[in-house]
Amino acid sequence: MGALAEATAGRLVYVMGPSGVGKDSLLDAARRRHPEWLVAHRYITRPSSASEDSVSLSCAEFAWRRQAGLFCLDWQAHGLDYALGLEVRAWLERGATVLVNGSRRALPLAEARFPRQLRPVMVTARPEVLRERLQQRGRESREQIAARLERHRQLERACPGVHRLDNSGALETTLVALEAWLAEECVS
Ligand SMILES: Nc1ncnc2c1ncn2[C@@H]1O[C@H](COP(=O)(O)OP(=O)(O)O)[C@@H](O)[C@H]1O
Ligand SMILES: O=P(O)(O)OC[C@H]1O[C@H](OP(=O)(O)OP(=O)(O)O)[C@H](O)[C@@H]1O
Repeated sequence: MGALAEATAGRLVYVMGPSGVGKDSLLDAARRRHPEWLVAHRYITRPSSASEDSVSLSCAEFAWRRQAGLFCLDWQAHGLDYALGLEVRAWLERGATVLVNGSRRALPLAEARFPRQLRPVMVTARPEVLRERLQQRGRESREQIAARLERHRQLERACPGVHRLDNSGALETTLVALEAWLAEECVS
């Protein structure tokens, strides 16, 4: 039996939060600290960028894979298509802890698809911090940044009751809080 197979059940740590809050940064830091945590890449219909670990697909490629049943979860946002691949189910079946950058709006679908494994968590930051980080990242145009901030205003009260991690401060502090939350869940 491999190390993963010894675990009793996999869990899907579904990391949500407004654009620019630091989800990809947190996942990247988590992966570097924890080789045993599997960060699922997303399939997205936008060019790859240095700030995230995703697989870039054309709209035709995405549509083909979707109808072929190669995704375990997919959603739309910001005029783009996003998906998680079937590999996530295989990893969970082996008992792995899988982390992903998820959508607040797609949370009900994720809960329906992964009723036993889903562990939703919301990353937050103060509004002025969000704006500054989006500008500093430089992936989106000024108009796209405004649209993302507006989407956040609409979704601000989404997902009540979900565990929250404040990333207004240092990323390391947020990572330690994530580690503590997941460790606590293992013993409770
Ligand atoms: N705790 C932090 N302190 C300072 N900068 C951060 C922190 N977390 C993320 N960032 C920066 O903010 C920007 C947006 O982070 P990113 O991880 O791309 O956010 P998201 O995936 O939530 O949209 C990036 O430039 C990143 O380096
Ligand atoms: O429903 P929402 O919670 O608003 O999420 C919408 C989308 O935004 C994020 O992706 P993306 O990488 O495009 O954006 P971000 O990293 O800037 O948040 C997230 O993974 C969702 O796909």
